[in-house]
Amino acid sequence: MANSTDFLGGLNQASDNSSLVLQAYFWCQQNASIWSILFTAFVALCIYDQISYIIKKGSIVGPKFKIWPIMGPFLESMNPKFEEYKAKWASGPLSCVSVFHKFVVIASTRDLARKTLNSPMFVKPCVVDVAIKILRPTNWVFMDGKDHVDYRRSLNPLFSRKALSVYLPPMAQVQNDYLERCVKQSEGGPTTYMHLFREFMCAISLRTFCGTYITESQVKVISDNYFKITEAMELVNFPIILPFTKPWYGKQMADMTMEIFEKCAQMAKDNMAAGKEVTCTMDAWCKLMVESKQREAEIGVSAAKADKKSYVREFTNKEISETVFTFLFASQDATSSACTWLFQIIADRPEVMHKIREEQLRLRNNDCTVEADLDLIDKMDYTHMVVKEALRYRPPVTMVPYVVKKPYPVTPDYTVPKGSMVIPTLWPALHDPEVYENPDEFIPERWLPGSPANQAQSNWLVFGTGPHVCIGQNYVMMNLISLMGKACMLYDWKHTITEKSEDIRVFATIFPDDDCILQFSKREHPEVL
Ligand code: HEM
Repeated sequence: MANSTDFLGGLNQASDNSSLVLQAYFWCQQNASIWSILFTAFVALCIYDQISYIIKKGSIVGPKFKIWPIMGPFLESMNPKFEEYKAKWASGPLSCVSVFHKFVVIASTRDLARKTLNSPMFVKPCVVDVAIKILRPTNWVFMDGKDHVDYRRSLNPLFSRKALSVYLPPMAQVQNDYLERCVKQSEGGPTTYMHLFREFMCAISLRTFCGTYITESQVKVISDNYFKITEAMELVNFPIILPFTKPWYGKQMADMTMEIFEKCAQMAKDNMAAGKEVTCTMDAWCKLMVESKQREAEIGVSAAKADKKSYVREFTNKEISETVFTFLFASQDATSSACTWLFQIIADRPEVMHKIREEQLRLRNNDCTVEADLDLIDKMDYTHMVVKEALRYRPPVTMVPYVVKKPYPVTPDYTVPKGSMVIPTLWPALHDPEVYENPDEFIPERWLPGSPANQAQSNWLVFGTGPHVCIGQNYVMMNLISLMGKACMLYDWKHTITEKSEDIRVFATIFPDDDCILQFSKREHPEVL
């Protein structure tokens, strides 16, 4: 500023014309100082960001400093490549990356992944920022500790064996309809099936969760448009919901779906109050509420509440709709991924298809019209091994992001700082060569009773572990085993192998990069092997 005052003094006798020059100079001086302040602030921020990164990184594997100031490898994470993830997992048991203000630690070994999933004192599940707006802050998935345990206790019976046996017949009906649609879609020759499989799995979930309270046209709208919700929740997305952006479309879809679910919840409540039969998840939930109310009347409120195992409090329609929406959300991408890989893997291995067919016919005494019940599904040992191996070989969920609540001593030498993200990684445990010989080969027989794979329970992380372990895992197995058994018995399908078929595309979960090109036909004599 001293310089500019001297300069102004020298210009006191300047003409009118030259006062314009003076104004321009003064403008530049002022703005230059704004720019220099901004520049200095930016440099200070970059230095702070680099130092903070280096301190947080400590001894673990990761870039020595952030090559791109502040934003880090943001652009790479916009379009994540599976091979890059694999390289990261292989780089060390603990590795790190920092994108904008987020410091992320990746736990890649089986034991570190398990430890993290079992450390609710230090970590809790985390979702992308926009998810809180889409799933709503009141949603149970954002609960932690005792609140979460108590809420989940009410939900566990919805996936009991008794409940699953109720869900099976409507599920079989949707499977039958969509397998016919698979044949229809093939009329013009081989096409991609990934999208149809996503719709298929969505329709199964909606029927299972909402029964016939949800109409055909509502099922169609939701399953046709569900991908908008997945897109809105991509790892890297704009955290503010601006009109016509992916999060905006996702939120519209989510709100519309939850509105439908709220109405379904009321219908389920009415039916259960009227003593009707349980037909779907919402019914099962409302029935538990009715029974708890009845017990309250019989033995008193506090005595009824004391029986924590069976007591279920009154849930509002909004709570039911938000919770059932999380079931759809948790199930949709993962089950679609599993279904797509299963159809591809089985088509590429005719001997596997043949063995499933043989088992299905044998268990039904060659009567293809028999619909499977739970007892029959329990006997499908080979089909079970195929599904289990597909989930190991191509685990739909490869990483589960958690956030650190308080400094988390993940190893004796390294503590993950509070506020960081820590990501237990499931793929390496499921491809551990010490447990699964030739881990990159698809070998259903590795799951024979007593085998090393079967004994290594702690490697089986497909559904996570600990307090947040997947609530729907038995339901998933029931769906996939019954579906693949029936598909092999009644249909033929061929896979058009392309150079991208085995490449993995990351879209929330994992899919074949060519979207799985298949051609279906109906078997004319399904009773013949
Ligand atoms: C192949 C299909 C599926 C896979 C691979 C899968 C996998 C997972 C994984 C890895 C987790 C995180 C566990 C953890 O943090 O330890 C999870 C959580 C969850 N899953 Fe699944 N899942 C599948 C299908 C389903 C289905 C069909 C449903 C619902 C019917 C469901 C409902 C949930 C819920 C509600 C949670 C959160 C539980 C909690 O926070 O307490 N999932 N799942």
